[in-house]
Amino acid sequence: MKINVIIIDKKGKDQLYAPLIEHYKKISKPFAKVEVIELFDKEIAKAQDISPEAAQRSYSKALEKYLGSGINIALDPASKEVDSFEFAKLLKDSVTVNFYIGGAYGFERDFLSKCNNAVSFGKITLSHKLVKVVLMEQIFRGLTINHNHPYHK
Ligand SMILES: C[S@@+](CC[C@H](N)C(=O)[O-])C[C@H]1O[C@@H](n2cnc3c(N)ncnc32)[C@H](O)[C@@H]1O
Repeated sequence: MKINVIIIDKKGKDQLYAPLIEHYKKISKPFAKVEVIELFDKEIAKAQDISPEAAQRSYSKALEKYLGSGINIALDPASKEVDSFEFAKLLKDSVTVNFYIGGAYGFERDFLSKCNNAVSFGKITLSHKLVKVVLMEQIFRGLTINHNHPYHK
């Protein structure tokens, strides 16, 4: 199984979160190959200086090329809240799952409508970097639930 975490963020390993990301990638390996894909370019930087709408459009443009294969799930605070067991079900029976984390201005409605699903980790707004860490832990938790591994107990 392949799981892609696709995020609007500058490339590069930050000291704070990178060790945790690597940790969850490593412990998930027996169940799935988890890859993090960071997307950021001059167009996004410029659009963020213009308006929230322009920023969202630039995120959609960068992210849409990944929608073609697999199941696509956006992380969106305003969408349906799921518990870890519901989240685990999203990973079941799929060869490829793509998760999307937006930039500072969130997603366009149009991008959300092109995804198979959109889920929330609660009503609070988390930074995209923190969402990435929480998502990595929930992916590992979900995989252990689906494989009846004791971690999730
Ligand atoms: C700084 S937040 C964007 C905030 C923006 N106002 C919005 O409503 O989406 C950046 C990204 O982190 C993710 N995110 C933040 N909080 C979240 C939550 N509680 N549940 C799910 N995703 C969240 C989303 O992918 C969001 O696009």
